[in-house]
Amino acid sequence: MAAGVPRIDGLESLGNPLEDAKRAAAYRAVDENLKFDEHKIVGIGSGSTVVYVAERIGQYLHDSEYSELVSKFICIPTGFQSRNLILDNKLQLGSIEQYPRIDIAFDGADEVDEHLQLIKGGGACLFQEKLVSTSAKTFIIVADSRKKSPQYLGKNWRQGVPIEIVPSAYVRVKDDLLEQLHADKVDIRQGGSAKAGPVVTDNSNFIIDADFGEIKDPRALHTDIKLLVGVVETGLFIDNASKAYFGNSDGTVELVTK
Ligand SMILES: O=C[C@H](O)[C@H](O)[C@H](O)COP(=O)(O)O
Repeated sequence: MAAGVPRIDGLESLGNPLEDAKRAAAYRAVDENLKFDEHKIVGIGSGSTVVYVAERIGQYLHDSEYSELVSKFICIPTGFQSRNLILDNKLQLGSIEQYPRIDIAFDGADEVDEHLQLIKGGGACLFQEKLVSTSAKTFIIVADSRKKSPQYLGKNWRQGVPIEIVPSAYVRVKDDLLEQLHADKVDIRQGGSAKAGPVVTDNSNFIIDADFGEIKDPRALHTDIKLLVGVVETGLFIDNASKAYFGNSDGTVELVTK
């Protein structure tokens, strides 16, 4: 390990077991997958786990051995929060329009099954996340171990599949999800105490959370939802991730590969 980059095995606890787990997964994922002389365009996802991915890459920026290469990395965000993570860690920001081919992308997930199919969008960032992750040659998931599904998607993540929709279509999509696709429950995501009315995404759309119980065939469900008029994208990420790092609070990490 280069001087200036903290060793993973010597890290002090953050005083919060869940944060320790997220950091362990993210740091391991960066250390084992980011190839400094090969990867130039790096996707940075959204959520609370990927914060530690940006932090780790930022640590390499301050190390003399890697500094020059890392300062040339172009980081592609998946939304407003992600953009700020890139800037806060003094990394170089680029856009997907400028760099539509990404070498490697890192992101969190809400649930991951054994085939590395994912539910994402718990933080309402799914459309840009899917744009970035499907534009990446390699897509790596970082998560704490709660995100690992015992079998089918929908088992641990009970909030429903996040679906980004065009606002004017919300009644129609809601009806179609219930009547045509037999969702058990469909909610327009609300801002809660932070905002009266629905959550508005970084793309000025709404999010629907549609509960289908345990999802035995995520690809088929994704396709069916995607065909509804008004749907922009679903939070089912199919055959996209190649590795998932699941962190535990003791600093150990489980790696699942395809
Ligand atoms: O919309 C949000 C994203 O899909 C996040 O990557 C996902 O919700 C996981 O977030 P976290 O790392 O905070 O659990």
